[in-house]
Amino acid sequence: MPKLLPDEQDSLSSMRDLMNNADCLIDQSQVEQALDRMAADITASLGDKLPVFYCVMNGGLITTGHLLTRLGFPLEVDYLHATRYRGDTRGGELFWRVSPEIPMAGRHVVIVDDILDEGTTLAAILDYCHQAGAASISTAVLVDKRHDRKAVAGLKADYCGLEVADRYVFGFGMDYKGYWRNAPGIFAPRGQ
Ligand SMILES: O=P(O)(O)OC[C@H]1O[C@H](OP(=O)(O)OP(=O)(O)O)[C@H](O)[C@@H]1O
Ligand code: HPA
Repeated sequence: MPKLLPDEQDSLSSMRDLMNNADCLIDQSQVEQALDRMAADITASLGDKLPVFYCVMNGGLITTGHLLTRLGFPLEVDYLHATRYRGDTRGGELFWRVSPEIPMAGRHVVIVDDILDEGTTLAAILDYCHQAGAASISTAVLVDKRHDRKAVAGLKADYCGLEVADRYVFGFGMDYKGYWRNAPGIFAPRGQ
């Protein structure tokens, strides 16, 4: 097998170190229970509405997949990609990479993402959904970060699995500099 380039080897070592030294804030079974609760609430509200679920890529990928397999009613799935962290641990300007394909007009829309942090991303997506003429708009996030820096005061998701402390977190879709979206729980670098 070809060897890694030196900078790839550095990334491999530093990402292994990161995980070896991370604090597990929420373990996999707590995440699974939170997803069960979200699925039950979503089913009760939207189970007879033929909703369209829009995954916010990339972070929303894992939450969307786990949530959708818990929903036993007819629904459609699409995605959009709006990003503002782009491999960094601090957010910048929001950049729309991909707009959704399934028209939102007249539909019951559910936006699914991994995290509501400052809320700039969710607020912009909500504006988009309103302008697109959705019949109703619901938001579902796996975690809401606890702090008072929300872009819109009091911004909350309609369905929220868990709250996390005000630390940069990774796992279950959330990345640390592009890595560890695959971690099966929610982690934070130790000391940060
Ligand atoms: O509430 P906010 O402070 O706006 O942050 C939340 C957003 O940030 C992350 O996406 P990111 O911009 O990292 O894009 P990515 O998922 O493609 O990595 C995350 O997946 C949310 O979409
Ligand atoms: O804490 C975070 N972790 C990963 N991605 C994020 N996007 C916003 N906040 C975060």
